[in-house]
Amino acid sequence: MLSSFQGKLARNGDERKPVICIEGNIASGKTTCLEFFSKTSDIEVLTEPVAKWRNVRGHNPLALMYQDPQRWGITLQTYVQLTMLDIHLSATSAPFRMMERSIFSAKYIFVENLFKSGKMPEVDYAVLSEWFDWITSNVSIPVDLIVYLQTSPQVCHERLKQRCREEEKVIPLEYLESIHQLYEDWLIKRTSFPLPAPVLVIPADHDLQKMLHQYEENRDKILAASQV
Ligand SMILES: Nc1ncnc2c1ncn2[C@@H]1O[C@H](COP(=O)(O)OP(=O)(O)O)[C@@H](O)[C@H]1O
Ligand SMILES: Cc1cn([C@H]2C[C@H](O)[C@@H](COP(=O)(O)O)O2)c(=O)[nH]c1=O
Repeated sequence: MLSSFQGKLARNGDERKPVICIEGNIASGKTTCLEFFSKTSDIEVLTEPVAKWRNVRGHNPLALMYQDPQRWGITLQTYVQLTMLDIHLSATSAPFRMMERSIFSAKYIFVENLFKSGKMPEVDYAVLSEWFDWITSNVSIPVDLIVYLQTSPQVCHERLKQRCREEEKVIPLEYLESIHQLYEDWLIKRTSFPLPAPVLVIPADHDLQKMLHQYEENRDKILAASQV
């Protein structure tokens, strides 16, 4: 249920809890990072709803987008925007909430990539942008900290091949390079789009053991920095 808070629609009745978004390229290790933090009782972890993107009423918009982005990019991205908004607005019980990506990266990274690479018609980009602008102007979507898992596209390509998600078998290294560049422009150079929150960068090319060690080392910093 939504109510009005400071002129924007907001979730009704909930105490405001710190929100941490884990951002990074495809197969950078976001889910693995969330799995690590899910073992902590005071953090509620919300993974990306990829299962929904692979099956909406028997259709697979993720696969369709990779097969024909010109035709199906808007279909997938409209649904991603809706499902991300739904997660941002969902109720929280734990003191902290950690979510995989955000409505912001869906727009600033993936929609932008489709448009910039000439794979999304201008009219589709305009309609998605109108929706995004309306949502972010009228709905309260607080984010308190972005944790950026900074990887090289080559490492992500290796991990992606190892994960072997059927829809993603067509992804070339160049696609991951474009996504990487958009992330760097947004979160490191800060030249493309507004930041919804401060950014903590964690280098994430390392092996799993070192990554888990880094997460443990950064735990207190992450929770402290996200406190509103
Ligand atoms: N530090 C790491 N070193 C090697 N492989 C990793 C590492 N982190 C994750 N992986 C593996 O890489 C693949 C992608 O990781 P995942 O956490 O699913 O990434 P994301 O959620 O960012 O797409 C998975 O097969 C996972 O087991
Ligand atoms: C947010 C978002 C994601 N996608 C695609 C990119 C990947 O193929 C999957 C997500 O997988 P990851 O391992 O969690 O990175 O979904 C997309 O096409 N558009 C989007 O906005």
